[in-house]
Amino acid sequence: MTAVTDVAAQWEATCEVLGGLVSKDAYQRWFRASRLVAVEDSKAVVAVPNDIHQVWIETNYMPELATAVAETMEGVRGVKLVVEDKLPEILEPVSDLDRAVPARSVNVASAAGEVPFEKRLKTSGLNPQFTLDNFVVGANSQFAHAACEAVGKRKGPGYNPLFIHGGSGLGKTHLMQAIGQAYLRSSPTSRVVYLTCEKFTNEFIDAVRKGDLERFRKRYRHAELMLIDDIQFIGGKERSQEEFFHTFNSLLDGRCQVVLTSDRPASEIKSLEPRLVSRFECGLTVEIQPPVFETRLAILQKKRDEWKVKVEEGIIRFLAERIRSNVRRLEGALMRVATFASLAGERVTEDRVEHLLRDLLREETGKQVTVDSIQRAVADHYDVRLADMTSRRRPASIAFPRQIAMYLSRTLTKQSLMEIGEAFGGRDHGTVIHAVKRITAQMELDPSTRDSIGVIEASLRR
Ligand SMILES: Nc1ncnc2c1ncn2[C@@H]1O[C@H](COP(=O)(O)OP(=O)(O)OP(=O)(O)O)[C@@H](O)[C@H]1O
Repeated sequence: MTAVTDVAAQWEATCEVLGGLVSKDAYQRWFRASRLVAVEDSKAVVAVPNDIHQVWIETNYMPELATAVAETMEGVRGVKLVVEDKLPEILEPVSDLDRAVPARSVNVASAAGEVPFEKRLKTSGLNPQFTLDNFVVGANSQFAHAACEAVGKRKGPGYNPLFIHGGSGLGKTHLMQAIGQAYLRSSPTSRVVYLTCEKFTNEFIDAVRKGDLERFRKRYRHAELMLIDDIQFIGGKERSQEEFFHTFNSLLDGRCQVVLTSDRPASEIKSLEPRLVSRFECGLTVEIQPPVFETRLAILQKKRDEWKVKVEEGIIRFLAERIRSNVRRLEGALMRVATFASLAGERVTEDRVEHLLRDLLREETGKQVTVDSIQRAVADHYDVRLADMTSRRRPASIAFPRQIAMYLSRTLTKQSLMEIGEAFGGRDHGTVIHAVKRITAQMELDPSTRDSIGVIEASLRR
């Protein structure tokens, strides 16, 4: 992650453009308290005050924000929103890991006495929100949770390495971070390091480039607990695997506990050296599976209480029934519904939720909606030629359906503004933004536009 040097000036320029794209009210309400913190993977990392801002901006203003960023920040494509409290320590390097002090020689008295626990968590790369206690255990995760508890609380035999695998959004990072936190609680002076595999490989490449491998090695070879997230990303990266193999051996030789997560079993990671596969499998492997209905319900109820949001029990059950594959999606759905309820001030019905979460719900059912299928469905509905979706013709009887198709492409697919413009006869992203705004406004004013869009969406899902 690169810290932007003159962030304030850069952000001011972006906000100036943004101010021209959204209403004054919207700007004041949603963007005034945001700030640019860094650029990561060609994306602007923008901090917002809380989850509500994050969800609201993501749902309603992402195209405008992305356009303002693209116009004012060279080489930056896209935006990542991060809630202030959850900001990783991007602007504050993990300074005390740089000192090559062997883990077991840390001065216990001074370290434990002087450094607050929160600070220790941060230095280790841990997020205080992920604890063993606030992880809802179900049959899908019972074994994984028990293993993590044993490692975190240092009970039982050393499961080394502990390898946790399972699908996306099922709680692997949560459990891994919870191990780190439990470990630090039981032994506050221990050297705990959490990092993603991507960070490991990037730092390794950087160290090779700068001829500074020694420092890199010292940084990671003296941990007592090493937590590496998303290890599957090391697949196919030969030199990083070589380095990781040595790091791994030296950590295990030095009796460091290693925990790894992956979205698949070690043996299924593509282009992973056999010696690493067997190293990863030589400890304990645990799997997290998707939760069943009762567990999904319990997770939602817990999140509702934690976030102190008001969502009726019937809607919670509706979400638990409909969103089955991914806990992150469950959380996102709950947050969206709660945000809507608090801002709209009206009772949230199942129909409302169905509309509000249509993208999420569609992903759950797995039906693929493409720009092409949208263009066909819209042309069919309005009885215009498919060729008119891409033509330059402008009579309202053609321009309006075309704008509806752009609006649906924006809301129902993951295509960028540019890709959508391109698919509509090489139009630019501004035309797509204009279409989205116009149709959104029209839907507010005109029930028949809303109905037509509902009918087209239903036809796309069949
Ligand atoms: N059983 C659970 N109880 C409470 N919260 C959970 C549970 N499972 C997942 N979550 C929450 O769901 C979100 C996603 O979890 P997490 O990031 O740990 O998933 P992951 O498996 O690491 O996903 P990925 O592979 O995409 O990185 C987090 O906010 C986490 O707190």
